[in-house]
This record gives sequence, structure tokens and C-alpha cells, in this order.
Amino acid sequence: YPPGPGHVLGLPANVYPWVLYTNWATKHSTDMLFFRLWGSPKLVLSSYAAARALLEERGALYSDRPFRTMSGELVDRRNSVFFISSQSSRFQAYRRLLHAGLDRREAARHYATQEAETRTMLGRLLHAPEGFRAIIRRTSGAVIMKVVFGYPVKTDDDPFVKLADARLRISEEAAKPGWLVDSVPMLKYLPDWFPGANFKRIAKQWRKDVYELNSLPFAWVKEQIANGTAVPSFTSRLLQPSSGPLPTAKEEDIIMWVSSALYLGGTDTTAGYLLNFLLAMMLFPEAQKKAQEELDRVIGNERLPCMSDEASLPYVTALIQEVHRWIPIGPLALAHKVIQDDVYNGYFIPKGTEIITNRWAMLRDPSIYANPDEFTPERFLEFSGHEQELDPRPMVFGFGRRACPGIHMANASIFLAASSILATFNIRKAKDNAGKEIEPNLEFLTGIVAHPKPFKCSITPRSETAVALIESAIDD
Ligand code: HEM
Repeated sequence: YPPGPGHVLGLPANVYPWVLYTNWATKHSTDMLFFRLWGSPKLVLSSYAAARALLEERGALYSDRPFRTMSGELVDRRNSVFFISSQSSRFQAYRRLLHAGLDRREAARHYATQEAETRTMLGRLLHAPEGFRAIIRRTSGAVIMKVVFGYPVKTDDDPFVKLADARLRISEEAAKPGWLVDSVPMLKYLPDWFPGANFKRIAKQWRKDVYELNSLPFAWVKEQIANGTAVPSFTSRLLQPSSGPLPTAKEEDIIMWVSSALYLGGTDTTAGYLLNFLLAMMLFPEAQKKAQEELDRVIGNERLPCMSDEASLPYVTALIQEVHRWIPIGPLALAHKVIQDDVYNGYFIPKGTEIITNRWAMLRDPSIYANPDEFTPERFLEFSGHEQELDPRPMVFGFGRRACPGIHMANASIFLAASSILATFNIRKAKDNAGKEIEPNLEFLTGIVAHPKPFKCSITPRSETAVALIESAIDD
């Protein structure tokens, strides 16, 4: 077996798992760390080379997902895009639809929606900057709702957004480590009324909720199609292909699962990234200033950035990359599973081992990134005497057959939001009543998406011209 701490009966709660794994990997001098947690084998990959070698070059073996009794079986999420087995024919069908609907060319169709939602976001930040967390999240959710279902989110208490958020929380809770039944699957046979079988009652309710929440936006699109009022969207295009037959009932079920995965995959991740971006801008004002200078020089102050500006804004692009590297929003993201015994670099990896990719460690690898603890967007620029460092996005968005299908959409949402905020606002540390700057704590949740915990931030317009620009953009 690869080196590691052997049998482990629990992970300490007072250290982030990605930091713990990095420390263990350093202690055992390995980028392939092996251990058993309650008997179940885990392999943590902490180098880009090892992740590529296993998850990409041997992708046929390493693209499955670990099966958890609570979320997979009891809540019945086994057909979910995130947890579907790579050995199932559904997996191929899901990936085909995801690629066809979200590849680079298709993603470009949605720029106008993303630009419009970004402008709405700027307007809301202008009028209620203290609500930035909710504003950013609503923007990410609204983009997905429009692109995937053609559904316009108009208010903060939109019923579909509430449903989608509830489903997101359930999926997250059900997939969290710590359910005893995941370690002792026999417990699933306990009768519902049995003391200690509360998890079964919870699972039953969640199963019902998730099913309803999956099907409602989908049913809404079908109704719009039937009424002749459907706005073209990811789902409507699949339900009404421009050529060929209409989907069968089974194909419709596949489309429903794929559409419903996109809110889950795209909302918290994009919003979480933008919160990390605000944190970075507060902590590294020099980088913020350089990006603003570039925006002023290239775009001027009479219009807002749009997607076609991306190639002319190398510093802004580098800054976006550096935020991804500095604090990856999914430091461990979703685990993979190997489907048969394998040997790599002389080490035995048993069938069923859960494969955890420690992106946090990879993105701090000093053999790839000079002074990795420093926030330095310049590392991604090419200038004389300096070689550009590796773009972190291939690591951040995952590997091989399970790599994030939403990467192009995410890149566009992030570029538009980050560049538009920089063009129009200054991001500073908030001040307390005594006028003293409040230092933001760099503290994160430990879910699949590692959101920063709530923090204060001052977001003020850069100038009167910026205010006028935002107001006229909203009027358009
Ligand atoms: C900052 C934004 C985002 C980040 C960092 C991110 C990252 C990831 C990562 C790391 C994975 C797992 C890859 C693996 O298992 O190797 C993933 C999967 C996935 N992402 Fe994203 N993602 C983002 C945005 C999006 C968006 C906007 C969408 C949809 C429009 C999306 C949809 C999905 C889906 C459906 C999967 C599951 C793929 C599968 O299991 O086969 N993501 N994402």
C-alpha cells in the first residue's frame, strides 16, 4: 500500500481536512497517502502529476464515485449526476448531454444572460452593499435558472430558488460524512420506529422532498412548451430537439436529472468563488489597484466589461486565476472511486478505494508555484525573465471523465462579475464604530464547497461616473 497513517477511527474536527491531509502527506513524504477510515480505504492525491496519472490517464478505472447508503440508497440520490456510477449506461448519457449543452460554443450562447444578471447585481450592490453575500448568491442562482430552465428570477424570495436551495441543502446534508449507516450499512434494515433509526425517518422525508424539487422546474418547462411560451433553454432544447424524434419517457427522466444537477453544481461554487474574490480584494489592495488600472486603460469608464474584453485584460485574468489558486472553493471537492485493484508506481491500490484529490495541496506545491503562500497574480503573466506558472483551473475544475462540465459557464460568470465589480467599486475592509478596520477571519466551512464564513466588507462606488454607468446599465 502507499504510505500513510494506517487505520484511523476518526478525523480531528479542529483542523481543515485538506490541511490535515497535506500535513500527513508531508509527514509520510508522499503525494499518494493511504489510510483506512473505519476500515474503508482512502487514497489522497496531493500532486497534479499523481492526479493526472490516475484520474486522467487511467480514467476508465478511476471515475466512479463512492457509494453512500444514506444519500445513495435511503435518500435515493444514486441517479444524481454527481453520484451516478461511471459503470452505468446513464453516466454516458448524462455526460453526453452535459457536454452538448455546456461546451465552449454553447456556453457562449449564455453570455447575454450572464451580462444582464451581472448588471442587476451591480445595481443591487450599489443600493444595498451590506447584503453582498445574498446578492452574489442570487446572481449565481438566477444565471443558472435562466440558462437551464429559461426561468427568470425576479425577487429575493423566488419560489423556485427557495425549492432549489432546499434541495441543495438536503443533498449536502445527506452526503456529509458522519452518518453511522454509511459505515454500518446493515443499519438500513432497522424498522423506522426503532430507537436510533431517526436517520431512516429523515431519509424518507428527504427522498420525497428531493423528488418533488427535482421535478417541479422541469414540469414548469414542459408546461411552457405546451403553452407555446417556452424561452429557449438547456432543458427546452433537449425536450424539443431541432431535428430527430422527441425524447422517450426514459430520456426525459435523464434530462430531468441532468437539468436539476446544474443548479446544484453551479450556484454555490460560483457564488463561493466570488466571496473568496472579495476577501482577496480586501486583503490585497495592490492587486485590486493594478486590475482597476488595467480596466480603466483598456475599457475606459463609459461602458462595463463584456466577454469579448477578456483576452485584452491579462492582469484581471491572472488575478482571477490567483484567487482560484489561493483558496480553491472545492479544496477536496468530490471523491472518485477505483473500480478494480490497480498498481501504480509500485503501490497497490485496492478496488473500491475512495480517491480524494487534495487541490489545496496541489495549488500550494512549491515545485509548481513559487512562494505558494503569497498572493501574486503576476505569476500567471509572461514577461521577460519570468515564465508563466501553471493555470490552476484544470486542477480546480477536476479531472478526467468527471471533470466539471460547467467550467466554461463558470469562467464567464466569474470573469463578468469580477471585472464589473472591479471596474465600478472599491472593495475595502469594513470599519467598526470606532473607525478601525475589521480584519476578516479566513475561516471556511468544510462541505464539498468550502464557503468562507460570514465576513464584513465595504463595497463603495469608485466614482460618480461609476454610479451613473451602473444606473444606465440597469435601465438598458
Ligand atoms: C467556480 C465554479 C465551479 C467550480 C470550482 C467547480 C468545480 C467542480 C469540481 C471540482 C467537480 C468535480 C470534478 C471531479 O470529480 O473530478 C465538479 C463537478 C460538477 N460540476 Fe462544477 N464547478 C463550478 C461550477 C459549475 C457550474 C457553473 C456548473 C453548471 C452549470 C457545474 C456543474 C457540475 C456538475 C454537473 C458536476 C458533476 C460532474 C460528474 O460528477 O460527472 N459546475 N465541479
